[in-house]
Amino acid sequence: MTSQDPPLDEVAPSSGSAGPGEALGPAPVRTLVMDLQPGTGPHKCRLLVVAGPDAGRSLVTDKERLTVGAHPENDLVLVEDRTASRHHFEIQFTGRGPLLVDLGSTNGTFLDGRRVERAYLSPASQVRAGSSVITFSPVTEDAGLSPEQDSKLCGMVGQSTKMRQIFGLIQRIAPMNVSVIIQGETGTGKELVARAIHELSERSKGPMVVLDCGAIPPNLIESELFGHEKGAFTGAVSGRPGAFERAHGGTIFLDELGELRLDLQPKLLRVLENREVRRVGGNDVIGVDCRVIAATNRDLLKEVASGNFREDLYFRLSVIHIPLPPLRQRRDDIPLILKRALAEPEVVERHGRKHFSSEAMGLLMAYAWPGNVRELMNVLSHVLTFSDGEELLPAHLPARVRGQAREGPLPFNEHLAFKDAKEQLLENFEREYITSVLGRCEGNLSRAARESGLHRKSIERLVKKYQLDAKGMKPR
Ligand SMILES: Nc1ncnc2c1ncn2[C@@H]1O[C@H](COP(=O)(O)OP(=O)(O)OP(=O)(O)O)[C@@H](O)[C@H]1O
Repeated sequence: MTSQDPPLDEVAPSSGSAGPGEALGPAPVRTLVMDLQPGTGPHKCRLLVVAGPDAGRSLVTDKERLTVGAHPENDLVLVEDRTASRHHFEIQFTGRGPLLVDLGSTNGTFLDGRRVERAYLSPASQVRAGSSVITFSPVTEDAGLSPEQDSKLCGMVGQSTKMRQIFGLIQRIAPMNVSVIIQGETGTGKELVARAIHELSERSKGPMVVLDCGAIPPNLIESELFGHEKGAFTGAVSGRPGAFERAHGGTIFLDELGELRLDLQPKLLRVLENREVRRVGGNDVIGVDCRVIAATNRDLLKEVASGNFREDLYFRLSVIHIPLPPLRQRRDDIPLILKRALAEPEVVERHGRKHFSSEAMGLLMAYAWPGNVRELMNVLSHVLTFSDGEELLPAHLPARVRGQAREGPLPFNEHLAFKDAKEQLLENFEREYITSVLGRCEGNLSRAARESGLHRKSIERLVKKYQLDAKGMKPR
């Protein structure tokens, strides 16, 4: 990791209230032994009380043995829970993984709903002591998570420490069948990560169904998720399975989960808990077996705090939390991504062998990439379209990458009154800005809203005001 890189603090299985098995489907055996580098010394883990009178209390520790109970001597003290024993249970980090041991408690210790005396914990485990439910999650720090040597994984390219750590994490968690939340700005590769997890899992032969919660009209999202029966609403001329049904035996990828309406969130939670769906307008209950991977560009914990996202749904889904860093925080990936893209057989066949001059590469490395890897790819297409020779030069780059977008005098009409000139200038700016951001986002209004920081409604208003054809927008 380079010195200016902020720490990769959440590349780790995170707290989650995983239900049995976590993926939708028959509960898998919960004796999974964590690959926590057995025998390599202390292990950092987090305990979070997710239910009961002490909910919200948490502990992050790297002790090899930690205890939980009502007595103040415990590492995690259940202060308010009168039904917890003084010394209720402990977790020992053994050579085989984290071992949960009941300490002769009065009411027993329950692991994922089953009373246990000794049992190994998995990353998503839920332990109940008294009326407290506690999630266990290992915290793998930078130093502990060895960066994979490979600079590519399932179509993803990256040589930065951060990306290689993420490749390592993907390989570790793919077979685990647990829910995953991928968080990152637009264009950082969240869908690619989801695809990699699917491909490297035992579900790879099953379908991967992608549902963009932000792109579906609000009145259709329920039927898109759960399906509908014929006649369920106007226009439902035939029955149709929803995304969950179609993902049976595979993976469902819920893109832009943060955009999911609050009133639909309990319905989604119910599907995750019961592993069954009921189509809109239908009575039958249909069992579904699929792994859930969700992506968001929002900080969902902040959304939870502000009441826009349900906490129970967040904890249900966020068993593993993968934060994808923006490209500007892993600039050392830029040359490799470009090199690999230029070496693609269809690119070579179409454009011949090309490479960037060092000046052009310098500009590419200096640019902020608000649209991340997607924008980088769009810039590459632009460059390939406008260059003839083998060497790709600064002149071939779009003005914004050359840092010239803001150069030159302001194009106002000095013959107009100040107020009118200002209005005209502002309108020109608005039209140019919206056209540019929509082009970069290929006409996707939600994405354009996120990239610009404007509300989607404001984008819609501007599209209407300037009569822009958002659907036909292409990167410029
Ligand atoms: N590490 C990478 N290596 C190569 N290509 C990448 C990488 N990351 C992203 N891309 C490419 O960038 C584009 C955007 O990726 P992707 O759709 O996965 O991003 P996203 O984060 O899901 O975007 P959004 O939030 O807008 O849905 C795709 O063309 C993808 O192939």
